Amino acid sequence: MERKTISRAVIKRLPRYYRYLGDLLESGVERISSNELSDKMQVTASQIRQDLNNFGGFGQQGYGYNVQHLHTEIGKILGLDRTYNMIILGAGNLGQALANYSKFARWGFKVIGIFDVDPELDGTMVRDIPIRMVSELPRYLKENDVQIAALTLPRNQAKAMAELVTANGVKAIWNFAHTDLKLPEDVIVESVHLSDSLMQLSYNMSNYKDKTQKKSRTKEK
Ligand SMILES: NC(=O)c1ccc[n+]([C@@H]2O[C@H](COP(=O)([O-])OP(=O)(O)OC[C@H]3O[C@@H](n4cnc5c(N)ncnc54)[C@H](O)[C@@H]3O)[C@@H](O)[C@H]2O)c1
Repeated sequence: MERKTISRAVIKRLPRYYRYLGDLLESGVERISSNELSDKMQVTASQIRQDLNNFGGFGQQGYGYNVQHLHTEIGKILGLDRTYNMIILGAGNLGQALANYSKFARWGFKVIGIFDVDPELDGTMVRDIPIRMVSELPRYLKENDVQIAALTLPRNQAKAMAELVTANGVKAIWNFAHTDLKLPEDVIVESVHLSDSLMQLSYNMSNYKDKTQKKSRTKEK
């Protein structure tokens, strides 16, 4: 099937569809209508139909969606039909928390190495992975097929470390350091800022307060 260009907004919603469908599969649900999916996900049924039509629909009139099929197809679109080897650079609070989260492997993201510069951490095990020193990194990258490097190190180290791993063949950076990275065009960078989500939460809270205040003022009149 020839694929048309999909908007970034649709792509951003796909992981959520994927998660919900995965949960449905786990609870033994084999098919679902767009209305049922809409109730569960709090997204309009027409939005769901529109989103999924981008990929040829996957739905059948009067039947709804085959959950397994839809889950597999969205997984393919998201590139989850393969596995990725990932290393973590910076074995502090965040780096170790990521390494300890076993579910990434279920989605195909396998943490195979963790690196730091602190000699006190050398050889410490995080799950079944030993923390190695950054000095071993170039050799490690020659001997292991690594697709993704997660940066959980101080921001002033991010650029140099990103350049080091990309010069050694890594083509994707999952960047948690609060800095924008300019890397060669063929390197994919995805930056994560938990604080953005927290600010969104605070915006929604203040907005909600404004709304309820407005409502009570109208009632008083
Ligand atoms: N994006 C987000 O949402 C988010 C959330 C929390 C923290 N952070 C950022 O993530 C980073 C890590 O946070 P943390 O709380 O785990 O800090 P931390 O101090 O606990 O850990 C940082 C680790 O990086 C190591 N390190 C320093 N230079 C290095 C290098 N060149 N190569 C490899 N390792 C190196 C340090 O020795 C330390 O172990 C910080 O930059 C922080 O601002 C981002």
